[in-house]
Amino acid sequence: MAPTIISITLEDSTDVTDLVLKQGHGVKALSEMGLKSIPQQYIQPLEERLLISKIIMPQQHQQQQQSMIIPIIDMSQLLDGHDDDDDQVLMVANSICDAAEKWGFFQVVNHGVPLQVLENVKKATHGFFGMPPEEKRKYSKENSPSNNVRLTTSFIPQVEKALEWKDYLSLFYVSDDEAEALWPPICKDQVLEYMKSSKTLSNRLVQVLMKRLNVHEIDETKQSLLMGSLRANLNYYPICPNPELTVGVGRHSDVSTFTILLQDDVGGLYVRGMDAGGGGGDGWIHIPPIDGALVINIGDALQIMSNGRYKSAEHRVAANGTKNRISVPLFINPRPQDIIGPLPEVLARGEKPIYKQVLYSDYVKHFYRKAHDGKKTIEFAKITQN
Ligand SMILES: COc1cc(/C=C/C(=O)SCCNC(=O)CCNC(=O)[C@H](O)C(C)(C)COP(=O)(O)OP(=O)(O)OC[C@H]2O[C@@H](n3cnc4c(N)ncnc43)[C@H](O)[C@@H]2OP(=O)(O)O)ccc1O
Ligand SMILES: O=C(O)CCC(=O)C(=O)O
Ligand SMILES: [Fe+2]
Repeated sequence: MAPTIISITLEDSTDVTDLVLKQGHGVKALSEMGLKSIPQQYIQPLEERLLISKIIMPQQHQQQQQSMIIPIIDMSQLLDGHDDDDDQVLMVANSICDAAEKWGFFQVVNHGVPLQVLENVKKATHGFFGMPPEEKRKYSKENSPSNNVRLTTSFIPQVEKALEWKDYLSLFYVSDDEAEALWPPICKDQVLEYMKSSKTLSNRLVQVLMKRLNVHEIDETKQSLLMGSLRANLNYYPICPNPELTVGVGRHSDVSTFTILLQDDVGGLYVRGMDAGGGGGDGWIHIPPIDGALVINIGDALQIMSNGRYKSAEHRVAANGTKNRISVPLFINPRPQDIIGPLPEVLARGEKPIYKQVLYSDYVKHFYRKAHDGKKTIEFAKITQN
C-alpha cells in the first residue's frame, strides 16, 4: 500500500504530540515525512543510547570464549515424541535450562511452528501498519472498543521523559469470539494462528524448564499459573533519521513467564552480556536474525517463580537508519488474577524465598506505571531485608 502523504510541517513540540499521539499517526508518520533529524522528544539521554563501544562483537566473544555465545537450540528431538530419558532429549533439555539460567535468552530452530504461519504474521503486521491512519486510529486507546486491543506508540508516552521510536498494536487474547469481533480484520486470523501453533512449543518449553525446578507434573492449576494468559504485540520500528540518538525499545525485561519472539531479517535486538562472574555486564550482544528461528526469553514472572534460578534478561532494540523493522512477541503470562511467588517445589529444597507473593495484575500495572528502566520492575516483588 502506498504511504499516506501528510501535508504538515513540524514547528514545535505540540505538533509532534498532536500528530503522533492525538491524531494517532504514530512515529511511522514522522519517519515518512522525510525529517532530517528527529524531534527533540525522541532524543534519549546519553546513558540510554546504545553506544557502539558497548556492543560486544561476535569475533570478540568467540575469542573470549565459546561460553559468551547465546545458544541456538534445535528442538526437533524434543518435539518428535522421543522418550524423556533419551540421551539426546536430555541434552537438548539441559541446553534450554542452562540458557535460561545463564542468559535468559536463546533461539530455537525446528520448533514446530510452521514457517508459513510466521511469514503470514509478518506480512499481516506490515499490512496493519500500512493501513491509512483513519483505519488504524480505530484501535487507539480513545477509540478501541476494548482495553484488550490497543494501538499506541513508544511504550507509555504519558510517563516517559524521552519517547521510543516504535509503534505497536497490543492484542490480549480472551476468546476466539472476542478476537473475531474486535481484532483488526487485516491481522486477526494470522495472529490467532500464530498463537495456536505456538502452543506445543510453549508446553514443551515449560515442561523442560519445570523439571529442573523439581516440578514433575504440570496439572491444570500450574498450567494456568505459568501460561494462563497470552498477549501478542505487533511492533513496528520505522526508519529513523538519527538512530544513534534514540532507541527502538529501551532497556527492559519482559514481565511474562516467557516470551516467544518472531523478528524479521533486519536485526537490532540486543541482550545484556555477562561479566566474568556471571553478573550482568555492561556490554550488549546482538541476537542475529536467523531465518525461521524464534527467540525465547525468560520473563520476570518465571524469575520470581523459580526464586531467581532462571533469569529474565535485560534487552533492548536499536533504531535503524535505513530499514523499517517489525517483530511480533508473544507474551506467555500468568492470568491477571493469579498470585505469583517462588514455587513450593523450589522452596521444598530449603531455599530461602527472595521474592514475595504478588498479584500478577499489580505487578503488570507497576510495569506500565513507569518508563522502561532495565531490571527495576522486579524489585516490586523482592523481599526487602531489614
Ligand atoms: C517491553 O516493551 C513492551 C512490553 C509490553 C508488554 C508486555 C506485556 O504485556 S507482557 C504480559 C502482560 N500481562 C498481561 O497482559 C496480563 C493481563 N492483563 C492485565 O492484567 C491487565 O490488562 C493490566 C495490564 C493489569 C491492566 O488492566 P486494568 O487494571 O484494566 O487497567 P487498564 O486501564 O487496562 O491499564 C492501566 C494502565 O496500564 C497501561 N496499559 C495497560 N495495558 C496496556 C497495553 N496493552 N499497552 C500499553 N499500556 C497498557 C496503561 O498505562 C494504562 O493506563 P491508561 O491510562 O492508558 O488506561 C508492551 C509494550 C512494550 O514496549
Ligand atoms: O523487537 C524486538 O526484537 C523485541 C521487542 C521487545 O523486547 C518487546 O516487545 O518486549
Ligand atoms: Fe521485551
